[in-house]
Amino acid sequence: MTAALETRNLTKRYGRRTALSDCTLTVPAGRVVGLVGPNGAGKSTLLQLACGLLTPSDGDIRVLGERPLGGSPRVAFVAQDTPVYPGFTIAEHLRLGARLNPSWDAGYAERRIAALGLDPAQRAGALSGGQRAQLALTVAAAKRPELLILDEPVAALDPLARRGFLQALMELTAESEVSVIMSSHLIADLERTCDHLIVLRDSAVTVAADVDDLLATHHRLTGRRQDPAALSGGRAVIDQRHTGVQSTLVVRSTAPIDDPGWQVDRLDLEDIVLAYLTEGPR
Ligand SMILES: Nc1ncnc2c1ncn2[C@@H]1O[C@H](COP(=O)(O)OP(=O)(O)OP(=O)(O)O)[C@@H](O)[C@H]1O
Repeated sequence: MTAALETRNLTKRYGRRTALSDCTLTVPAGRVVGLVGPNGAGKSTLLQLACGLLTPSDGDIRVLGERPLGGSPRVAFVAQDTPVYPGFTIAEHLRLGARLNPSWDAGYAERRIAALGLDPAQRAGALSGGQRAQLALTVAAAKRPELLILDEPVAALDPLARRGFLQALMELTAESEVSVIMSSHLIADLERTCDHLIVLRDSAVTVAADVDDLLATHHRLTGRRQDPAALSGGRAVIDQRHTGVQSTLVVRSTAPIDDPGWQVDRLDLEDIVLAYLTEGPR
């Protein structure tokens, strides 16, 4: 099956600043992918390269097997702050979508607007942040894209609006084959919504894996202070903290850890991401 996104040594420089460095990854099709990383890590740059809004400085990027082109009907993009046309009504947004997109699903768009309880005659400029995000998602989804790219779509929304948006996204992925790549700083949301995760740090890919694999293979180990080098082979120490008497490690291991010297606890996705973002001895 063709990958939704494939990059080889992808690099993007803005002048002397490197926003993305030597990035190699494969995102399988049909997944809902979360993209996380600190401010400035290169998330928006990667997403804009995937949409064809930017061109690589070096390396290669393929989206659905092709070099990305701005305006491809196979890809829909919702940029940060979910932009809409403030002077246009909701109905005008849908008419514009129909005019611009050969695969426009008018029935879907109208059903969603009705289900959201929105008045088609209302101007987009008068919508709340949550309603605007829902309109942007409706327009993107009604294109019936093969890949939907969302750049921090819920960042400005209150918890209720965020839940509504993510619910709509989950319904969309349940009823269609669309692949999704979504950046967010809200890892708990990604844990509920995504089945694959990419962590960017310092312009590079630190981790790219299925969420189930990440949850199954990462553990917190707590025990008396000791050198993590004493851990048996096949275990990677992602993060370590030490007090005078105690060591706490985040470890990646495919084999079970049954060493009685360690208390072993499960980690949630946020713990795992934070370990990769702060990785290094302390
Ligand atoms: N148009 C630009 N010109 C110059 N530098 C840029 C430009 N766009 C981004 N950068 C720089 O590239 C780096 C990566 O930026 P990018 O917006 O991709 O990060 P991000 O992970 O999306 O950050 P955030 O979480 O804050 O949205 C940053 O150092 C940023 O300052």
